Amino acid sequence: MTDVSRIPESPESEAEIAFEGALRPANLAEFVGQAKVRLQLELLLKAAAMQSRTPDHILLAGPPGLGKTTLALIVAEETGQPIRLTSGPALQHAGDLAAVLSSLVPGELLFIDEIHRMARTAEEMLYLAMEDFRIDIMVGKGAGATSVPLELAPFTVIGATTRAGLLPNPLRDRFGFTAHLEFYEDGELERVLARAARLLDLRVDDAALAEIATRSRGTPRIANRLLRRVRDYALVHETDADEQAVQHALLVYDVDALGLDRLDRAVLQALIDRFAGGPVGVRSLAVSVGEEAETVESVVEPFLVRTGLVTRTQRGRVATQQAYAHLGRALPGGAVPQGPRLDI
Ligand SMILES: Nc1ncnc2c1ncn2[C@@H]1O[C@H](COP(=O)(O)OP(=O)(O)OP(=O)(O)O)[C@@H](O)[C@H]1O
Ligand SMILES: [Mg+2]
Repeated sequence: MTDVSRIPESPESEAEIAFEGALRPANLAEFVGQAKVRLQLELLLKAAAMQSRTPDHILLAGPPGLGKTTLALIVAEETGQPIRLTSGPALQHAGDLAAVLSSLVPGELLFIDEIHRMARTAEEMLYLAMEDFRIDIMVGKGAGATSVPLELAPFTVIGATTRAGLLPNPLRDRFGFTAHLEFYEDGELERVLARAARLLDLRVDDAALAEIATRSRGTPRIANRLLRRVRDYALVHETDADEQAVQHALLVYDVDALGLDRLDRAVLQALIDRFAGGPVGVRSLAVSVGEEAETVESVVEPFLVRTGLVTRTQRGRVATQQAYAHLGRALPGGAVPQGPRLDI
């Protein structure tokens, strides 16, 4: 079941892609937040440049919209190397990967988005290629088939995944560096938004930026999208893009005070109302809201855990007191939860 009112996590229309492209920071200095990852990447790239070699393979892991694709493009910019873009779902046969690998120029970067969704046979070819810059190509068919080794130009794989846990160990081990992207702090999102507003030539006051930031699920992509919705609202209602406009606009789009959208709230409601607060497995939760387990696991759950509304236990997911308070529900046993009710 697709909820059409949900603000999409991934760019869907041409306009969205163009919008994201226009706001993407082009170099490490413009990339907001993720200080640790920035520092680690800087070191890695500088050391490689000093030794005139290709940088180690890089794995970018983290929930959607935190900047994985952006960072891959920044690595290309910073190293001055060409970058080839592909994705796990596009590599369903070893032959697909062989075609890409054999056409790389020396030093080229190979960005594999959703790398956890590659076919097993392609994955195996990739390990060898990453380690030895060599693949074996099968020539001929049946009993007469022979494998012919093919030397590859040195290259750097940049893998991106929302589900690092799904990568087989041998593949994960081939990456010299794994960047774990974290959700952004509100102050960082305010900087992302201020930059976007400047690029979009939009006047938004600081209070409005702060309000959008707290409702952006710690995610720059969502911050930028909400900014666009606020801009629309201000345009149509002929008002300033101020704090009040933000509150009204986000009410229209079902984004609550903590930044939870309809799917987040549906999952939380199911956990509390149907599973008595848990513990419950993430798959059962996904089924009960009619969503794919992968979406609940990689998109919804990390955010609910980060906000302190859900905890992970060995027996499953459990709603916290704060979750009961947020949805205005009585705790099991009838106690009234502590804390303010935060939704508007
Ligand atoms: N650190 C950042 N500073 C400024 N803007 C950012 C940052 N990270 C992401 N963005 C903005 O958010 C948008 C989405 O980022 P990006 O496409 O890199 O996410 P992603 O991690 O690749 O997501 P997905 O998993 O869906 O592919 C970018 O277009 C960019 O405008
Ligand atoms: Mg991406």
